[in-house]
Amino acid sequence: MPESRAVLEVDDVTIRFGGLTALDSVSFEIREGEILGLIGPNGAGKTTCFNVMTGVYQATSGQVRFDGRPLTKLKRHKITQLGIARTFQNIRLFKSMTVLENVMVGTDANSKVGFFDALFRLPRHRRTEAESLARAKEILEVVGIKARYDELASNLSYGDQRRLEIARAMATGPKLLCLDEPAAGFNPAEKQKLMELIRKVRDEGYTVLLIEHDMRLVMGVTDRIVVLEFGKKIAEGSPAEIRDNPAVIAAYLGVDEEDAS
Ligand SMILES: Nc1ncnc2c1ncn2[C@@H]1O[C@H](COP(=O)(O)OP(=O)(O)OP(=O)(O)O)[C@@H](O)[C@H]1O
Repeated sequence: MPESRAVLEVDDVTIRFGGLTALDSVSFEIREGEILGLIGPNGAGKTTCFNVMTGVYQATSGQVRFDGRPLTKLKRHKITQLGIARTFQNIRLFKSMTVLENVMVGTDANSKVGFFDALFRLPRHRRTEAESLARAKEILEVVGIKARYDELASNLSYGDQRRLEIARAMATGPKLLCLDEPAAGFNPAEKQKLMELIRKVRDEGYTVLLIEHDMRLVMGVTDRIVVLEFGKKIAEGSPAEIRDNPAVIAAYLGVDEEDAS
């Protein structure tokens, strides 16, 4: 099968915070339609990498390109408009809004309707509102919480709140969906369901970047994995290749590479 094109390219990116090099000449790409896992021990630089892709941090040197376009100096909302959406390690929902309203915030963020269309409720706005509503319900169906659309977000179980976060990110119509530790706090049964959901989301046509500590989940759901340690990329490959890679084993066990092999 031919390799699909790169949606996002991290090209020789270095990020320094004072004397600390959080990312050190890191390069990799995320290909259209794949689920890419980004893993590494605590402090390896995963979140920093995520933040540079979503406009929270600027690279000290190097470049991130999305659809061939440099993200350097773009504001976060601009990056969302370009098609990168993310969820957060700590859930950030509008707790006093309903489930459906939370998702509609995402579809509205992506709406092309202008201020005057909305103000005077011009036909274009009404049509778009109906489309947003239909799309929001479709997405809730995909993540499995459509029946609860009218509940307040705060009334959902922890697991369903995580699903809603994913739904809200999907609603912006992203070309790349970044999930930051979506399984945090999940029990094994919930993790299993999450794996199914991530696959389903990909099958809906999304490209997915997954940062996750749970190895079983990462190994079970990703197509490729990039491994960071102390800010450097130490390995890249299929789950099977990564599982058997001595440098990765050493990084996780905290022993020298020679000792691990
Ligand atoms: N804003 C910042 N200012 C200073 N240092 C930072 C900042 N953000 C991250 N770091 C440092 O950069 C390094 C990489 O951190 P990062 O959070 O990216 O790692 P991580 O792989 O996501 O870790 P974890 O798995 O624990 O979340 C760490 O040493 C961290 O302390």
